[in-house]
Amino acid sequence: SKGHGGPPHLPALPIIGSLLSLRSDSPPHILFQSLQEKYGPTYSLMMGAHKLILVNHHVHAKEVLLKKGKIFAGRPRSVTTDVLTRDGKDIAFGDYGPTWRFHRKIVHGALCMFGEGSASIEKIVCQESQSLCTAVSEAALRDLPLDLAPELTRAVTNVICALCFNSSYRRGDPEFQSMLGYSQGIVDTVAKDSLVDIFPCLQIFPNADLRLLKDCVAARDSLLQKKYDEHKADYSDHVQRDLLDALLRAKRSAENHNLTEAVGLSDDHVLMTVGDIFGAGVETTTTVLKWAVAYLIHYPQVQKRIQEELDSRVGRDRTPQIKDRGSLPYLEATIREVLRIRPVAPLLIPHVALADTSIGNFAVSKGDRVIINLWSLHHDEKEWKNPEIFDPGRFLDAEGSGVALPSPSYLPFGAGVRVCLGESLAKMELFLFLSWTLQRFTFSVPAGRPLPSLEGKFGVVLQPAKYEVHATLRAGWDVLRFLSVPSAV
Ligand code: HEM
Repeated sequence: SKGHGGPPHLPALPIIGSLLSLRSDSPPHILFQSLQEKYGPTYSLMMGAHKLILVNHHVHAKEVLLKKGKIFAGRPRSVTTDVLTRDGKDIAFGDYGPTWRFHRKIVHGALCMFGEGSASIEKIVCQESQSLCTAVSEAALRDLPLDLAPELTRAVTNVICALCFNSSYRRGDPEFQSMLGYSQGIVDTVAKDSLVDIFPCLQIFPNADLRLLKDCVAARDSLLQKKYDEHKADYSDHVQRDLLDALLRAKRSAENHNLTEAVGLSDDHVLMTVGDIFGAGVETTTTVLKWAVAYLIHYPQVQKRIQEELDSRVGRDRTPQIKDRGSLPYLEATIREVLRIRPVAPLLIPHVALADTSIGNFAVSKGDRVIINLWSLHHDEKEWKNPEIFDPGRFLDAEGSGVALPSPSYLPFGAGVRVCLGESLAKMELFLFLSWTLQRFTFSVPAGRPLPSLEGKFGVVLQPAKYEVHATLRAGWDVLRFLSVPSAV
């Protein structure tokens, strides 16, 4: 049925909304994809008191994100996100407005600042790649199965730490271990389909999840506060070491002009912006790397072709650099294919209509929430031949010598005003971490173990199940050579 010119909608009951129609064993992105058969690519449902519009086709997705990006630039508020972001004082869940714009600009500036000079992001990522390779080589030389996840998390976390605090962690550092603990707690609890978010009144009966979330957020905040206090103590107007310095500089300048509240530069805002970069930058990139290795183990011929490309274009006398990207199209195509087949944010972050508007011919009311089902876009059979088959070749041009975009139904980082702020950093990390490790190692499944599951567990991000790898040093990469090849950056 269509109500008041809006999209077709699922049945809904007072208070519980459409919950009865959403009972399913499938994760939300797959359930929402399958509901298209009955309701069409754009339809709506009720989640408690909130109307949700589900968009499963790229034409309507681009209308929401690009053509009407500013109208759909709102974010929903919930009990969980309010706990996480001190009532939306961050970027990802902050209201669309001057404060959000200002903080995006400062983060963007800090990312650009690292583009050049001795502390360039590329240099930081290469240092972490070297450290990752050392950890993998230890397991390879002892012929032991390895859980890559903690090593990948440390590498990615250290890049974000360098960007935010100008610091990094060694393996086993207690502060890093506690960071891992609370991050996992936040990911687990935010991910749970917490009833608190559907029925906010339940917060007066705090449930165990909400308590755990609050404990983890308190641990995160005390670490952020410590770093913030250290930065305040040795801050200088003349040196900008990292994102915290950039935020402090903006804050001091706003204070001098009595503008702190006007531009949203309270201590809470500064801390939540930094917290956001950790929240959005670590789990996402690490998860893509885990998916990439899982697929390379399933498809050894793809891994071999990447290694042949690396051998012929980079060789073994130097390490890969960002400028090699253009000459390694098959690796680039593989990264694109991983981001297509297992999008880490299959439902993006929900958007909210800030005014009465429309999607296609359907009326949309101010306050309606819009979910872009990226999973549907990336698995649309009209756009992608055999979408469940992992085939990096689909992203190569006709000659096979360059990368191409074969369909407009591809938005792994979103698009428009709310597009991912870390897209270029993430792409650089994916390229360098994968090229460094694949130059030296071949990954396979340890003897007697099953292949990694490719199913994925839906949560804050779509994660692969835990798996171990068997890493082998490639021919010609004996230990001496391994240690002696200098980083080219
Ligand atoms: C491969 C890794 C990554 C993927 C696939 C990814 C993807 C996304 C997606 C799909 C969104 C939501 C867009 C929307 O709601 O329309 C997003 C938002 C965001 N991402 Fe990423 N991201 C990645 C890495 C990063 C990194 C490294 C950072 C930080 C440096 C970052 C910072 C953010 C922020 C701050 C937002 C919120 C933007 C806003 O609401 O204005 N992301 N990302």
